[in-house]
Amino acid sequence: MPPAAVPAEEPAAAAAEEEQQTKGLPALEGLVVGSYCHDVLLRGGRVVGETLGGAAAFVSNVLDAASPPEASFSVVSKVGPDFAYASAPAPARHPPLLCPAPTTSFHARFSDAAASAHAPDRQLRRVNACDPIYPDDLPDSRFAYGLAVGVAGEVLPETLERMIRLCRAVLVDAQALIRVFDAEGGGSGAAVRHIALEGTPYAPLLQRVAFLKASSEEAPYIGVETARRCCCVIVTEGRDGCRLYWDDGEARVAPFTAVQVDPTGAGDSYLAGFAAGLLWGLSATDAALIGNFFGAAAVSQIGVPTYHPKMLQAVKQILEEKAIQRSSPCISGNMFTFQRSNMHDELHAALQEAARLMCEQRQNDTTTDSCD
Ligand SMILES: Nc1ncnc2c1ncn2[C@@H]1O[C@H](COP(=O)(O)OP(=O)(O)OP(=O)(O)O)[C@@H](O)[C@H]1O
Ligand SMILES: O[C@H]1[C@H](O)[C@@H](O)[C@H](O)[C@@H](O)[C@H]1O
Repeated sequence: MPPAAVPAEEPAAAAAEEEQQTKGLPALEGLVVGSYCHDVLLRGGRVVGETLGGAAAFVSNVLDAASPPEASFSVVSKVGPDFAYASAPAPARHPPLLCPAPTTSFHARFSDAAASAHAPDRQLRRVNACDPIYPDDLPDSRFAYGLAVGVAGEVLPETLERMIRLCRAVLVDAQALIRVFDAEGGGSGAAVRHIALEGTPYAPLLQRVAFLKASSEEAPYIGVETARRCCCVIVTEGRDGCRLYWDDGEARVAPFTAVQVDPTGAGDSYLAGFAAGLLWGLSATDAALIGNFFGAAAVSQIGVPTYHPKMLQAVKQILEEKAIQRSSPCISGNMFTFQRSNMHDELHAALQEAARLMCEQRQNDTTTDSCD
């Protein structure tokens, strides 16, 4: 596996200098790029939920909860004047940039048919699209890591390219790269489709990316066998957990039990949990357990989840203990360790206990509505 970011071709002098300055950064500062959105959840033609959405909302929620104390991050997100979550009672905690265009918004239609673990669980339509995020919208700083987490094509290829220059390691959600939107149909929004990553302007950037995450539905569009030669590929498999593929190895990582009420944001929360695991110094396969844990937490609630303080305290304590035993610095170094460590099963068992607290919280919860 190459170092986290190896340029495909010689960048221009200024770009090379930008990239050079990310080497040897002591701080664990992160950059999250992707817009917030409005999510409307529908079942049988009835609105069953209206929530803050967008991968950046789910990601920042997990990073706020689970990053090590010395790690901080900035969010670059765009919304319009209609943004419904700018203030209390449940504001987006990291303020977005305001644009004249309306806030990106999705309608998610859940079917009544029982879904298999890998079948599409909902039909998505993009009803509004805010402005893209341009390279100049990114701060003029250097970051230890970056998360490219667009939902509506807002992370432009040139924006991803600049992220790669500013950040020592970049983690990308495939949904930011392969979504296309069919023509708006009669006011009901544009259907969301996927296209093959190969042939898009994002494809040449893959070899400068550290991790590419795709759901099992998206995986065929990224071409796992080709992509794993460029970067570590993670395929999430819903209630079955996830698999990691790197150039000369792969691993399956077990899930956690959850009572699913809304699958929205599971992949986003997974990726942020995974990044948090790397920040704590875990190997990629061990960090995937933290991803699975926060993916399971996301499906247990409608919208951006709130975490029970006892559960969070338990997770942090586990991570602090395991961090002492960690074998290599991951995001703070140049190389990643992929293989599971000898504490992997122990880590899973300890997190399973924390997941049990989460289920108990859920059972005490009086909410009865479900999108699942
Ligand atoms: N029902 C479930 N039970 C336990 N864990 C789950 C469940 N669904 C999802 N997860 C966890 O969340 C991770 C991501 O889920 P999934 O593969 O469904 O992503 P996704 O399709 O990108 O999600 P979304 O698009 O809804 O955000 C899984 O790898 C798993 O760890
Ligand atoms: O809030 C959700 C969430 O971020 C999902 O990951 C994304 O697939 C949806 O488009 C978005 O509406």
